[in-house]
Parts: sequence; structure tokens; C-alpha cells
Amino acid sequence: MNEMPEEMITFFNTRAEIYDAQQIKNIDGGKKCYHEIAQYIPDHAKTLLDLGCGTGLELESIFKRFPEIDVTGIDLADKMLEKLAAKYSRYSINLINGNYLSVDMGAGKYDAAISVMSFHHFTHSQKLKLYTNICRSLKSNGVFIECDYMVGSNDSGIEAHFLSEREKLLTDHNLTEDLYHYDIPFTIEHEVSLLTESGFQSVKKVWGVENTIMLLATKQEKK
Ligand SMILES: C[S@@+](CC[C@H](N)C(=O)[O-])C[C@H]1O[C@@H](n2cnc3c(N)ncnc32)[C@H](O)[C@@H]1O
Repeated sequence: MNEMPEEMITFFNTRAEIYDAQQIKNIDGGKKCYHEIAQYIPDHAKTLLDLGCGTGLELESIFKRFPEIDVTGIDLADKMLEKLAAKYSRYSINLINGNYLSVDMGAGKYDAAISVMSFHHFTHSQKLKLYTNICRSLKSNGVFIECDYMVGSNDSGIEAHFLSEREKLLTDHNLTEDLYHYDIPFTIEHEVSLLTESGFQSVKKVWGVENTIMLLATKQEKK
């Protein structure tokens, strides 16, 4: 039988102390994505939503370019958020210690939303609802930048394999659909179609190194 997956919150809380160094070592492209992301945020941006912000690795380049920006960060793991708060105490940040699958993100509030290395744990139906809420939270012409662990090759067999393994894990351990740390990388094609279905007008890949992929999605302008 496969090993019982760790609860998401425990997984990240117990690794918060060593997270930054490990993350940069472990992901394809290392720290490059954290430098790259800031350039896709529109020049006029004043408000930013960061989903699964963790210790805020992605915020360093963003605060360098936008020192006055108001950031709302959502994360389940309080220990990760403590690290973020200590690093960026001189910036405008509102931290929400909660689950972005259920937190109310509001409507028409943000110029940009980002998520780095957090959404590859969820299923199609969870993502469809999440992306719809992100789209709703943005102002018209707002952008969503998703940088995540995806299947760089568009081989849908890999995605199907991870999804069926996840089902097996849930059954074997008699678990309900809850927040466990289990990776399900989707193909780029599939991510693009979920984002489009959720109301984004244009979705394109803007950057990638192997399985670390960055997509830029724009909310439709009001007619
Ligand atoms: C791999 S870390 C990424 C952190 C940061 N964005 C980065 O790239 O370094 C994933 C983060 O997503 C958070 N997370 C996972 N699922 C979540 C959920 N449903 N709601 C809020 N945060 C979540 C975890 O607690 C963790 O801090």
C-alpha cells in the first residue's frame, strides 16, 4: 500500500525553517521564476493577490519593482506566513491564514493575482472553481500569473497517471477530499483550457524551464 499522504498544512509548517533554500534547489529553473514573475505585472498595478504565498519568495522581485503595492497573501500554513511577515515588514501586506479554495476573494478588487508553485495539488473541479473566483476578484483587464509545476511536454498520460494514483491513495487510506500534499501536475494545454473556461480572455505561456511553467491570463475588458 502507498504511504499515507501528509496533510498540506503540516507538510509546509514543519518545513518552514528550511523551505526557501530547499525550494530553490528542488524546482526546475531554480530561482529564475521568482525573478521573472515581476515583469508580467502591469505597470499601473496597485493591488496584488498572492494565492499560496508561503514565505513570499516571489514577492522580493515584485517589491523591488513596485515598492508601494498593496499585497493580500493567502496561505494555509501559519509558520510559512510568519517567515513572510518577518522578511517584508516594511511593505504593505495583508495576510490571510486560510484556504484559498474557500476564502472569499471579493470582486473587482485586484489589478493582478499570482500563484507560484501552489496549485499543482488540486483536481479539475477544484481548479475550475478556484480560477473562476480569481477571475471574479480581478478588475477588468486585470491579469493572473500562474507559475507552477506542470507537465512541460503536454503528455496527458502523465497527468492521468497522477490523478489515478491520487484516487488510489484516497481509497487505500479511506480519506475524503481534503487538503493533502500530493502532486498532480497538469499539462499546459489542460491548464490553458481550465483558465479559459473560468472566464479569462487570453491565456498564454510566457516562460518555462522544464516542468516549471508560467502562464499569463487576462480578464476580459468590460463592454
Ligand atoms: C510550494 S509552496 C509555494 C510558496 C510560494 N508561493 C513559493 O513559490 O515559494 C505552496 C504553498 O501553498 C500553500 N497552500 C497549499 N494549498 C493551499 C490552500 N488550499 N489554501 C491556501 N494555501 C495553500 C501551502 O501552505 C504552501 O505555503
